[in-house]
Amino acid sequence: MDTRLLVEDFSAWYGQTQAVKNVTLPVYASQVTAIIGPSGCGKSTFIRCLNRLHEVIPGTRTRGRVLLDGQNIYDDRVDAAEIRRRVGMVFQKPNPFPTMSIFDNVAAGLRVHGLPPGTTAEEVVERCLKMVGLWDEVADRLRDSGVSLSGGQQQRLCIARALAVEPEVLLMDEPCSALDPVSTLKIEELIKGLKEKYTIVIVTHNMHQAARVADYTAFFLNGQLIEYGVTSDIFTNPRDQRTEDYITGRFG
Ligand SMILES: Nc1ncnc2c1ncn2[C@@H]1O[C@H](COP(=O)(O)OP(=O)(O)OP(=O)(O)O)[C@@H](O)[C@H]1O
Repeated sequence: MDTRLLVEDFSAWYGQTQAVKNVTLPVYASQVTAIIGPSGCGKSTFIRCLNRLHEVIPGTRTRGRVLLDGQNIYDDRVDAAEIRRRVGMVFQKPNPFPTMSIFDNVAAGLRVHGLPPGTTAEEVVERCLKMVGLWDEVADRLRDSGVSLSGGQQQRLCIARALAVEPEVLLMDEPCSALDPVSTLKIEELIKGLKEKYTIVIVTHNMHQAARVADYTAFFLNGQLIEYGVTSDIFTNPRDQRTEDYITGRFG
């Protein structure tokens, strides 16, 4: 299996607080990798390091390497904006640009990164809205505000926005935690469909969700990677007592 991202001995800090501790982890191409663990264990910090978003917070620092297709994204010569195009992100709370229409929300990144050669913004917007299963619901009101949609639709809009700039990797930080069960199921089905084309890393509080959508699962505790493996192994046959205690609900 191809390794899309390889995290090597990676640590991250907020001031003196070390939130990620010496993590080494592969992320395989066209697979879904879930990051699980109790609140405060460093899940969000970790995935924000995978597209250099951690460093936008003042006072933070990192150490270690993250190889994207073999290239260290933390090399001095690397353009962080280009990394954030190649490694897109979807957040916990749907965050469409509030003053923009549905169309402009999806097209927003194209203004920064440019249109793929030989395409129009209309084509890209339609293709991405179809990919997230939103086209039929919004085709006749593309000029309406993005925030006029339901929460679940807004989250799919944000995924379409991330896909418009043709990323290789999609990071999802608890993408369903603000959604109802039906919208959650739609996003989970979407994730399963998208993984053919994209590599997905999802942070989730919900172990059932990890079991449903992820091929690989990484369990974090206190900033450390405790255990990583094929999802079914992590849930049915964990090697570490702490993983077992967490997945059986003894803490967290
Ligand atoms: N902006 C920040 N400034 C200072 N410390 C922070 C900041 N964000 C997170 N931390 C600290 O870093 C550690 C890891 O937090 P992080 O948000 O990555 O954990 P998490 O596993 O994603 O938690 P949750 O599941 O509650 O979102 C915690 O100790 C947290 O208090």
